[in-house]
Amino acid sequence: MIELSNLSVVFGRGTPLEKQALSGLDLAIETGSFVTVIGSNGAGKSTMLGVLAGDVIPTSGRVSIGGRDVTRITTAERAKYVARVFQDPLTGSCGALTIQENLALAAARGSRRGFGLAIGGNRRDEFRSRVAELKLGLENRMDDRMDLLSGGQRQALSLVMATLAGSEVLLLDEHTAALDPGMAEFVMELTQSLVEKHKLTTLMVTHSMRQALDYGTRTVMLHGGKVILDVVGDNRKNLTIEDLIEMFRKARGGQTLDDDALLVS
Ligand SMILES: Nc1ncnc2c1ncn2[C@@H]1O[C@H](COP(=O)(O)OP(=O)(O)OP(=O)(O)O)[C@@H](O)[C@H]1O
Repeated sequence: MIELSNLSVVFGRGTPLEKQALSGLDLAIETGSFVTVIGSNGAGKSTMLGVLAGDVIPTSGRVSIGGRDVTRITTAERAKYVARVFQDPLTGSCGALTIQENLALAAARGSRRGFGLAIGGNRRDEFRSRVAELKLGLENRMDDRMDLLSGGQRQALSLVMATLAGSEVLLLDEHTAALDPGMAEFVMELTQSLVEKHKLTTLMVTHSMRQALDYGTRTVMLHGGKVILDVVGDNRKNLTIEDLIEMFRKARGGQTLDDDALLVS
């Protein structure tokens, strides 16, 4: 279980640029569930993922993962529980290192075992076979630098990397938004299969309402740094994008969604 309790985040406190990004956000997520997260620009989605990953320390509130209070533990320590894939394919991997080296770094994440141990020995074969499962032919390019690859190839590898250190939680921050539609679909199918195979508790931020309803088991909508909609089970099964827009409107007391805030496709 992941529990975010009464979380508040204020950036630039006491300055003219002070911004309250989260405002007493509460969210409890069952272990193994796949939650899609939507909301307009500035709703607090990335900040919420940042708090879970340890990149953002909340101003107040509590974060627990599997019963452990992780509110104050560092990103590095938290890395053994939480993996994150970003929108920009360049963010999650190092372009100057080879595929093999990137995988070794990912496998050593959050562990006291060194990079050297991960890069040598029998993990090489394991990495190669994990990359071969992508069916992109990258297993024959293990010594190629990462920056020679396309955005989609890098994002597919980032997902494999996210599963190498045994993290229980996967955070996806618009991880298909920068890809062409074909590659985005490939990466989403890969996401689905890795989440199932590794039984990951997953939060996926997306601007696509279609994606939010097609994947996962629960959809939450954020607005003003809080959860304003939470749909799961039978209520979600037959939900259309139009229903979601109407639910947003009602939750906001009649306020409509900006046309460009969320993609209806
Ligand atoms: N490091 C920061 N310093 C100051 N303000 C920030 C910082 N990070 C986020 N914010 C502000 O906090 C608010 C919430 O931002 P956040 O990125 O969490 O929203 P979001 O829902 O992910 O938006 P988007 O869909 O546009 O990515 C925004 O007003 C943003 O400008």
